[in-house]
Amino acid sequence: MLPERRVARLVQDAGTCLTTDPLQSRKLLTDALSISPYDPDLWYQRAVAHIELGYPDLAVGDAYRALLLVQELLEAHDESEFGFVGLVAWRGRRRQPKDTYATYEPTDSTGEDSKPEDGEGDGEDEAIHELHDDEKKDLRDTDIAARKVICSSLIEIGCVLDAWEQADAAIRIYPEHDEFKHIYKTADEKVQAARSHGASEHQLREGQAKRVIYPWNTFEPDRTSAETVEYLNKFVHEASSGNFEVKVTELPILIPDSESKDKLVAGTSRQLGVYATKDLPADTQVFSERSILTVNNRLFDPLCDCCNGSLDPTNTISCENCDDVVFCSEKCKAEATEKYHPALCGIDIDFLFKSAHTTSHTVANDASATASSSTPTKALYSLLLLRTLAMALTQDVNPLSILPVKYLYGSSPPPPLPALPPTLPFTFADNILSVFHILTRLEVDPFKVSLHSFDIWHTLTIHSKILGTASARHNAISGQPEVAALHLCYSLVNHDCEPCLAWECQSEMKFRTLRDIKAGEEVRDCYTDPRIESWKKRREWLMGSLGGACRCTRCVRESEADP
Ligand SMILES: C[S@@+](CC[C@H](N)C(=O)[O-])C[C@H]1O[C@@H](n2cnc3c(N)ncnc32)[C@H](O)[C@@H]1O
Repeated sequence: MLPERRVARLVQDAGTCLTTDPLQSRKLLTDALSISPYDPDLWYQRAVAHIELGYPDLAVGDAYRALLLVQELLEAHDESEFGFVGLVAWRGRRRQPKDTYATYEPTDSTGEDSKPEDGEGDGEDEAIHELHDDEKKDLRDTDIAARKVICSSLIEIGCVLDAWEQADAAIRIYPEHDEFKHIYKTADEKVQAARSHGASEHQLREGQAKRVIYPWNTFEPDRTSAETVEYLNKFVHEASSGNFEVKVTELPILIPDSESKDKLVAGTSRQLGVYATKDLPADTQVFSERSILTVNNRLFDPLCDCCNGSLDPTNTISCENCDDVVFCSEKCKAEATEKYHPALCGIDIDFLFKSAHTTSHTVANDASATASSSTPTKALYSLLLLRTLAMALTQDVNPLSILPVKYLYGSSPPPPLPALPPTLPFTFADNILSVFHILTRLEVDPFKVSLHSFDIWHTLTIHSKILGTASARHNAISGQPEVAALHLCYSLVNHDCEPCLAWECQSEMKFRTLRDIKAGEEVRDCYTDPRIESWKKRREWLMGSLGGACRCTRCVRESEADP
């Protein structure tokens, strides 16, 4: 079947099952996009399927791509990057007669279908004429529809200030469209209401997406299977010199607001935890793990780009092709060259460092007491995402299948109703705009290539894993986070506000025992600073990494004594 006919048919079938089976509709549209990634209507249609599925965050990502492509197609005659191919594919699909493509399904072997019919399938040889007025109108309609999806989805997620700005911009372009005025009014009311309750600029931009393992995510391992546990134990055994083992454990289900007792869910979720295999005396180093999934914000002393270890200024090793990075040893340089640096070599990523500096100031200021928290600030997350994508590109694998990302905890199955599902902090700037910016810098086609490896659902999945498992080290003088890292074995250790382990991360993540530990006991560290006395403050800080309000023995005890 001709590609444009196949696409037209997939789109029609996707429309037919949109409300009855939105998952299938999404699949059909993804198949259509695999064939025709520069057709803005397909991205818009998939945004609608994502709304039906209850993923407004993914809808924003698709609708945003529809917007970008509309511009590309409108400028196709100016040799835009994707516009020429997009326009040919868009015209080809629209030319398919609806009454035939929906019912006619020739087999590829007859060859009949591969002959272009009059006026179709001319592909890239087709001359690109000026767009006809009706074509311009249709593209404008897609633009309008995509903008509506972006504005209303941002409101639904809770990014009300971004929704307000997007609606404001749309009114300027389409003053005759009353719907944008309506959306603007809704967003404005929400912004004003939140401001009157003292919401900060940041809070007005941060919403909550669903924190889920997407139904189509085939990369996620069965974390609690005997096979996975056995596989992980090889790494844990090595990192802990046989002191620890991974086991399946039951953890209480945590929900965002556990202050009102009637909302507490009695259930537990099956997860992994780390246990002592032998008696371990107090004040002993019992674990050491190296990772190359590390980042530093280049703000303070220069650190090794690969392991984040400190550098001997008289003996640093740099990359021959770019002077942006330095390594502490030939070993680190070789590992960087093999695993991630080629994708980043010579690429200007200063915009991420700038953002890391600005944002880390804000976060550090309102939480100076957490200088020894193990939770990185959001600013370092984009850098971890960048390193993950660079590893995937250099190694030519899907980012969700690289180590340690594949085995990092990101989300649990949703708790039974009426409890709310876990959520993921979401901002338009970090989770959509910055991702497209990163992809562009990495020279990844944000339509064709990103569809199967770097789509918004991939990056949100990575984001949830980073949020759940990343560690951070803070500068001793300023208290600001300067490095962050993802470690496979470290990530398997659960949290307690009265931990039996203390972590320390230089070029390696190390654990020291804080007291005697008995063989068979679960070992836990503290994901925030255990010196924070207020249980409310600790809970607030732990919300992102735990995915809900902490219910460890100390938090429950202190919250009952001083509610
Ligand atoms: C760094 S991972 C820890 C390992 C994880 N249990 C696993 O299966 O890989 C963090 C996640 O573990 C769970 N978790 C850790 N400590 C917990 C605790 N004290 N209570 C409930 N859940 C906890 C939360 O779901 C959190 O998001």
